[in-house]
Amino acid sequence: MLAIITASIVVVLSIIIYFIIHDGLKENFNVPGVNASDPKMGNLNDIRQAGSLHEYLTTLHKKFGSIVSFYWGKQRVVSIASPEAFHETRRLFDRPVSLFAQFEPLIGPNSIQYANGDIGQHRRKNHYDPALSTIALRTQIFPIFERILNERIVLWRKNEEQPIALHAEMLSIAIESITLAAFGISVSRHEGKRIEQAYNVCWHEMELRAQGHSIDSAPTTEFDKARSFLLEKVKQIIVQRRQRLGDDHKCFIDYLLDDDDQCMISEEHICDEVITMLVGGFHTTGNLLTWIFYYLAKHQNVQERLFDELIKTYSTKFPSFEQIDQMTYLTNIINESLRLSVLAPWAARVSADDNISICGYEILAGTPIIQALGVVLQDDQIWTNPNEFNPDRFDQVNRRKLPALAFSPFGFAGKRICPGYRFAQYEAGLIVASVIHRYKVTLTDAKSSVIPIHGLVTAPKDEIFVQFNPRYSHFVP
Ligand code: HEM
Repeated sequence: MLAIITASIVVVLSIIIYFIIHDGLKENFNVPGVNASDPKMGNLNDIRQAGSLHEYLTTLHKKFGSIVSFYWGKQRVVSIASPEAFHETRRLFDRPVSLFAQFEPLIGPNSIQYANGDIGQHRRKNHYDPALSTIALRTQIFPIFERILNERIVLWRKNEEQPIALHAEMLSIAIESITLAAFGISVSRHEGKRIEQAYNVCWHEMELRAQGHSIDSAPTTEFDKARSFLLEKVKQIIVQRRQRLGDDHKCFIDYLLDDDDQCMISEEHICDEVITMLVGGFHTTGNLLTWIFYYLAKHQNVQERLFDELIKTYSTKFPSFEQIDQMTYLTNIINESLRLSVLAPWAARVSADDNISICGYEILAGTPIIQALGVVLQDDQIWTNPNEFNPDRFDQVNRRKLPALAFSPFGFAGKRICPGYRFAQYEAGLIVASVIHRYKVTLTDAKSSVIPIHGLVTAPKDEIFVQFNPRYSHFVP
């Protein structure tokens, strides 16, 4: 009898020890950080209270250093925020799907956002990278930017000196640009506005869910309506493009349709990728342009220095693709706007199969690793007076002093940097140069200051009103 009792105790103890060890193993990285403040939500409520993940991470990293851990729901995650820590994740391609799950109802499960391993790499190589290569940009996409800008200039001329709703205007230029460049389809201003409104409804709801609001409830009716509208638009785009296939230069959607013809991808897959490209391509550049013009309007001295560079470089209607590259001050302004606005505050990676060492800690395979790009972009150990708008920090001499990866607004790891980075840079370069060449941009209320809302992309909280005042002394065709 005693033997049976002893054996039972040993079995029970072994089971308990087994679970302790295994649970212990899961938590077996002594990365400094915080415990979950709620068993189900983890620290999601704290993130919400901080205002955004970016602001939460800023506080955590200030307290704990370059590597911290916290709970995303029930899952323990780590966040890294130094060029050295970034370096240790530079080979990782895979993304932790769970951190982006809240965006799936809009972009769909087949979006590149969720594609890892060989499949993800294949899709980057065959669909995204060729459609957004330098050559595609120079020969096909840049002329599209010129065409859209031409139409806008006519409109601005008609309404000179009227206040312009900057954010709305830039988002609408960005929507027209991505639909024509990536899908070969023109949308009217009115249609562009409806796309933007539907996107806003969906995106707002998903950003809230990403911070733990109504996490288990089904999408709202408003969300469903807006998503159906976008899906309908996307289906129309696909039909229109199929009819015109071969007419034009090859654009992003044609790479997908080619694979479809060989039965390699489904219709749903194409829809998901088109929505991903539409959203990825416009809210980023629309907000970047908004921030650049806002900073230029606030810093008239920078605007005038840029104007000098522009008139020294070209006197034609638009600068050429090559002239955009030559204008270093213009490039510095774009870079500084990307930095100061923390346009895309974070990216994330996972090492699916192997543990990985970061800052001397062993991070278990499968642990989501947030790359706090925005925290590094505002780190006062790297950038002097990080809250100041100062394009000169990107001049040649200063740039050389920056640690590698300190400036990574488009991500950096595993050859999965944002595929649209050149698209964004040339679109911004051309539009900013062309506007400042013709107009002095001022805020209608010079004292106003703008509150940034940091989500997956950083947008201004309220509309910003500006005036485009013609530079009459200077004739531009
Ligand atoms: C100012 C503009 C932009 C910023 C700051 C930005 C930033 C980023 C970042 C940080 C990532 C994640 C990269 C990573 O995981 O390492 C990303 C991914 C992505 N971006 Fe952008 N982006 C911008 C513009 C664009 C544009 C113009 C497009 C399309 C034309 C685009 C399409 C995408 C796509 C499709 C992905 C996912 C790629 C993948 O999963 O492999 N982005 N972007």
